[in-house]
Amino acid sequence: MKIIEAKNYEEMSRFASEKVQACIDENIQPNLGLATGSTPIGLYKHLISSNKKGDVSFRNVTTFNLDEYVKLSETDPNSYRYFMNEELFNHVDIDKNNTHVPNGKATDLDQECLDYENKIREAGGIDLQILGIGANGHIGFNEPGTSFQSRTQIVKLDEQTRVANSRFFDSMDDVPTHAITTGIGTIMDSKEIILLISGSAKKEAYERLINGEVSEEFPASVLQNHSNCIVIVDKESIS
Ligand SMILES: O=P(O)(O)OC[C@H]1O[C@](O)(CO)[C@@H](O)[C@@H]1O
Repeated sequence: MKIIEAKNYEEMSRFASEKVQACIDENIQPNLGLATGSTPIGLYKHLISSNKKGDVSFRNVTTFNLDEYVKLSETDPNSYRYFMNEELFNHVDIDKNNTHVPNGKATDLDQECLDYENKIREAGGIDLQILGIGANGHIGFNEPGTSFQSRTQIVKLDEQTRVANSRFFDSMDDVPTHAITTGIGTIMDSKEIILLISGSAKKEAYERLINGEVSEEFPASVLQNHSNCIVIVDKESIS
């Protein structure tokens, strides 16, 4: 795991966007794994601006998002499909048919998980996966205790995760209890991974990531076993 210390959120986002653009340049049909949450918003702003300037094109890019809430439709402003449309896809030259987010409204959710996993495999796998981290070490929605071998599946969200994400909902009752997430095994199959860590709320998670043991009790620790993983962390997350 290589660590890059950025002086602030802006620099972290710029470094990440340079890596994404390099991946797009190096691959004829790049497959990007994308994340939601507050952390990658700055990265997406940089990519939009580079696209507008003509420095990068998404015409040949296919994307796969990590996760989606169960029961939220894509028109729900709290769904991750809606988030991705608003924060990136609506503003760049990507073909929306090439953007994939698990369908949290699928009637057969188990089948949706299998289909999503197959779609990634048939596309040739993820070239570059962007990740954020939960305060409890989750990646995607893989909560502590998830098997490192897991593939795309339905998961029950930790109370800590629901509370953290309740800031986007009208009330705690509205925060979904379950989500579809690509598995830790799925994430680890990515050729390259960039983990973004920002803000003082992530200090303990960063500390545990770099100094703690590799354990399913702290899902992000698995990244220590990946041969091509870069952590870009801003000053606020460093104790
Ligand atoms: O960037 P944030 O908003 O702190 O979220 C961290 C992580 O939590 C999730 O949003 C899921 O709760 C992940 O997708 C994300 O990586």
